Amino acid sequence: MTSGLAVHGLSKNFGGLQVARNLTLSLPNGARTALIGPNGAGKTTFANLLTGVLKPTSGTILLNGKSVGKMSESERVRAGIAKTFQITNLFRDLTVRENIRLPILERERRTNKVFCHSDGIPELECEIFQLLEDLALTPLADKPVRGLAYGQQRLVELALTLALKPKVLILDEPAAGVPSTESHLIVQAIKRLPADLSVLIIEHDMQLVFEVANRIIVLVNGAILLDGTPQEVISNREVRELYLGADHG
Ligand SMILES: Nc1ncnc2c1ncn2[C@@H]1O[C@H](COP(=O)(O)OP(=O)(O)OP(=O)(O)O)[C@@H](O)[C@H]1O
Repeated sequence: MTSGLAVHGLSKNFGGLQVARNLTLSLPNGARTALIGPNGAGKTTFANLLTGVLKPTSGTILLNGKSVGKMSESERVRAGIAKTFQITNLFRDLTVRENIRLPILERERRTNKVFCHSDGIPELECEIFQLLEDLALTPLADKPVRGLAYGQQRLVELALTLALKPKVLILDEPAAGVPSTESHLIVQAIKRLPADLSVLIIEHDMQLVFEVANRIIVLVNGAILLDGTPQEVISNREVRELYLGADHG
């Protein structure tokens, strides 16, 4: 049995347009994999196939050896495949701590406690404390989300997703919109993610990719052009010409 996510022969057509072409790859536990490629290469489509937003035309997806093909989006989240929340899903008037509490209560099916402080559930408060610590959000814990810098809000998104205790975490453009002065917050947070988590990072910011990924998959026209180490990607002429530009490497 393969530990982590295993994708075999995954294809997706939109009418006559083939957006995922016979993709076969594995995302083992502990992997830090970046998925890169030009606009329209099919990266978001691939993420949507993993999370169940889209159904594949053909192919299989196994999580720890078990097919997730028939699972709904929410069943896949419960099974351990999670994509980062979007900032638009944060409750802007609630504090960081209150925002993080919500998915934990949801996960524990204790949403009847949403309007109480869960001081009565010490193990959950402990978990919130730990997430705040892991993401360096403790100093902001009791501030409303609306007052935070954009990069900090993206960390809260990440905390909410981690609260679901995923086995596979999909980060869809974690640095998008984050000013360069705050992007180090995202890099540090990714570096501090649990070691056994399989992380798939879809990102255009190549500096971030090279800082956090130990494997890079290059997708072009829905197919894998190259699946290798950052060094292999930098030194591949076709990748450089297609995507990175001649000045890299
Ligand atoms: N629901 C849809 N119906 C039809 N075509 C779609 C649909 N979703 C995506 N596409 C097409 O599939 C192709 C791949 O899109 P996708 O968003 O997956 O690419 P991407 O690599 O994530 O691009 P970007 O980097 O710009 O976000 C594009 O040509 C897009 O227009």
